[in-house]
Amino acid sequence: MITILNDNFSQLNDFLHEKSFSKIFILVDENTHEYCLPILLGNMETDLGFEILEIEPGEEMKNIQTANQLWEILTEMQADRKALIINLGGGVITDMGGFIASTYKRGIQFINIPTTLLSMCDASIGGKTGIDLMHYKNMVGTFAFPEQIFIYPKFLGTLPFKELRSGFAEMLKHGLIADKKHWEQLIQIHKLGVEMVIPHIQTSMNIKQDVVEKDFHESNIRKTLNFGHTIGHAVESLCLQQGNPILHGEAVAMGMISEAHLAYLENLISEEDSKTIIENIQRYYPYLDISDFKDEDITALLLNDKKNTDSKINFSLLSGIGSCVYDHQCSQQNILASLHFYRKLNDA
Ligand SMILES: NC(=O)c1ccc[n+]([C@@H]2O[C@H](COP(=O)([O-])OP(=O)(O)OC[C@H]3O[C@@H](n4cnc5c(N)ncnc54)[C@H](O)[C@@H]3O)[C@@H](O)[C@H]2O)c1
Ligand SMILES: O=C(O)C(=O)C[C@@H](O)[C@H](O)[C@H](O)COP(=O)(O)O
Ligand SMILES: [Zn+2]
Repeated sequence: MITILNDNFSQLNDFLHEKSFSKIFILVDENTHEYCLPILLGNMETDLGFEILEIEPGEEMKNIQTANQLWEILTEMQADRKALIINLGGGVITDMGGFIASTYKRGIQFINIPTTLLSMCDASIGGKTGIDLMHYKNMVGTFAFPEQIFIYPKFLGTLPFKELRSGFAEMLKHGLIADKKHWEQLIQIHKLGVEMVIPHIQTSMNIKQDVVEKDFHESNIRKTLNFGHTIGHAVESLCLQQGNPILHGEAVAMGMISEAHLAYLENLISEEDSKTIIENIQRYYPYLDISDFKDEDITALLLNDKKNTDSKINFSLLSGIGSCVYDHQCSQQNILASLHFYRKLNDA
């Protein structure tokens, strides 16, 4: 269940009173410790003891070493099966915290309190948890629902602009795959800012929630949420491997541009629609230089995408603005042409 918190966090307090947890562990990173934890602790009313688990910020932390440290700390602190983990942070915290909670002692309860735009609209919802393996994104994880998701949009007040823009990419994705009106409202925003995006959070969350309710384990329609991620994840992984990580939403924006062109090459959308999509995404995101990455390196990662079957790359591609197909296999020639197209955008 998703709840928009009021200013005294009464719904969170009701939840904590109604349930009988043994102890609370609050997972934060350095930034959410500084900016969000004081707000949470200032409003949280509970007789239960709590411990703070802190990690460094960033995608580089979303790995087995960090998971191992967290499992060890939970063990040393004798967290039992009635302990609750509160994930207070962005997608790294909700992915990682959900993963350690859903595996520790074969699963303890957790709630998500997302603090980035990306985690409010996307990562905290839907129960995909996980960590990266080597530089491959989200290769190890679980499907595990949080007990509750509590949204407090005012957390966005301290979020850096680049992070806000990163989350906006997933909102654009939600419009593109499922709701043309949402897309059209989002692209009315000329200057991205917290006040401009807050009115659209609920719609974006609902789109994600609706898709997940139809297909939790990603057997069919949930794959549409992966639009832009087949190429986007490959590029994000290569940047991570180089020790030069980019933000997830930046990779998704790049992926959506290439994959919009790919949809046109595969005759799924008109040239006009592909241009509209690409030009609008370009208004928000600076060009991402992928000139260092060879086609073979990108293709090798595409071949390990989680949506693949029988060694075939399955894309989720737009079939219009507001609709998306999945399990679409493209010609190798068109895949390479879509990457070439992206590289050439820098010359235009
Ligand atoms: N499970 C899913 O369905 C899903 C969906 C989308 C993305 N993801 C994953 O989410 C991750 C990206 O999430 P993200 O963009 O939230 O990144 P993030 O968790 O790294 O947070 C971004 C940055 O903002 C800081 N921050 C967070 N909240 C803040 C606040 N209120 N004020 C100031 N600083 C704040 C963090 O410390 C971090 O430096 C990726 O690993 C991606 O793969 C998962
Ligand atoms: O919830 C989903 O399903 C998504 O695909 C949402 C994506 O935005 C998100 O990045 C997700 O973590 C990607 O999942 P993966 O299975 O491709 O790792
Ligand atoms: Zn994503």
